[in-house]
Amino acid sequence: MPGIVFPKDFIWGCATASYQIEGAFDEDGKGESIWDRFSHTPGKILNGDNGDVACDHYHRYKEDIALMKEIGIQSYRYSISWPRIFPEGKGQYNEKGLDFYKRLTYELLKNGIKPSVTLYHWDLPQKLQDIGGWANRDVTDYFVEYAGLLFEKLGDVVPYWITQNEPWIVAFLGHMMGVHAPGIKDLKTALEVFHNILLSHGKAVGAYRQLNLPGKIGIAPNFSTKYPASDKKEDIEACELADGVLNKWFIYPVFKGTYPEDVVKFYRDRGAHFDFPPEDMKIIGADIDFLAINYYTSEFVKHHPVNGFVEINNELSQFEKTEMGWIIYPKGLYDLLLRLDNDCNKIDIIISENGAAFDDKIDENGNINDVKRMNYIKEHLIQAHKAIEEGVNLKGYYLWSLMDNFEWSFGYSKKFGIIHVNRENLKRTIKNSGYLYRDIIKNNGL
Ligand SMILES: N=[N+]=NCCCCNC(=O)[C@@H]1[C@H]2[C@H](O)[C@@H](O)[C@H](O)[C@@H](CO)[C@@H]12
Repeated sequence: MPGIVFPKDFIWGCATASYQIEGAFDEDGKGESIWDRFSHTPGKILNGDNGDVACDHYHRYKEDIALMKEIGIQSYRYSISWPRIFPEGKGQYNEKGLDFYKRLTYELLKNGIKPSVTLYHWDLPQKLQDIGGWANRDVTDYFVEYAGLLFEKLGDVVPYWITQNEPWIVAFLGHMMGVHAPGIKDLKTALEVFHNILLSHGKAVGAYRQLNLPGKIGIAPNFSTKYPASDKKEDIEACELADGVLNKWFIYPVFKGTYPEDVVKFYRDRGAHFDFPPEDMKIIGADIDFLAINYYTSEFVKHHPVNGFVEINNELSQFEKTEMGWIIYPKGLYDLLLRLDNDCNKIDIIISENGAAFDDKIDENGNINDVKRMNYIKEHLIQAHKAIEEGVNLKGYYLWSLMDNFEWSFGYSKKFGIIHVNRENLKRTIKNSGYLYRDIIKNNGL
């Protein structure tokens, strides 16, 4: 592979999320989150796992930052647990909870690592769920109160802010499929949740702008590139619909001020009447400084007589798959980047999550030679670099994830880390993929 060199100011990072790594679920005044409630509900999480202890990052953050430094990570994307700051979701804030994130943030800065803070990565205060959660429009204002406190306390030292992580997953896995917290199964609720999360994002961006802070603010949707399973007209139309349901459903409101008509009709035909106040769309379309994208895989799509489309990756044996059952399709990242460059007015883009779960083996010397993950990382970076050469303003890459952690409904069974975490004693071990990433960062390329 000829030497691939990224732009000199390209940002090399790693990403995690509060509920997945922190533990200390009820320590120092933290309130209950919807993921505490969900994971404590029998039958929701594989093996009955929960985030009560997770990776104990709450107590081990200095050790973890030392490992980031050893790998040479330049920026660390972490999320703040809303119920650690506001145990009741609003009102009086918890000084001890805020203090943890101050200590974490200043320890990063002391080690020359740029903080990238995600305000919401799924752990809503349970007290807010008790009043309807994201389906309750008032929660968008409580989100602004929460965001505003963090902008005030950390805004002068945190250079990158991400308002919301994956609105689509929160809305549809949490409120239509019911496989994520809070476990609701209702399409209309899912659509209201998606809209209110975008509305909360736009309101928070507005609040951030008012404070004239030195940093940059964006949002982190999840995208998958969709490909028709054949060149039959019905499959091409089905693919267009699948792309609308996932990708256009985010791009249109945030960048075009409206929801995509074909998808609105798709939902109306399924009994979910969908319209929102036009003034919301102006708030949702607030100018952002960057688009953070989470990319893992792509889907092949064919026509379905009832549902309109069906994704058929499970039938495709020609692609290698990760432990999540997702096909490994690096070109999907390239195609996505070119598409977003075109659809989102050449906005600065960072890859805020990319990575893979594999069944890592520990050898007799305690080393983890996770070759599949190393190949996944290299192949996706090659595609990212190709996109940059095509003129895409790709500014950074955050690998998911720094360490093996709580993988939502799969518990600890799926491992995405470049650092292994022993579930018995929580000992950290850098995998070969972590050493590969160290070399990539050192060389600013492959
Ligand atoms: N079929 N299929 N499709 C792939 C769809 C991927 C959707 N899941 C994500 O993006 C989640 C994101 C989350 O931020 C993080 O908290 C999760 O740990 C990672 C890994 O799961 C990813």
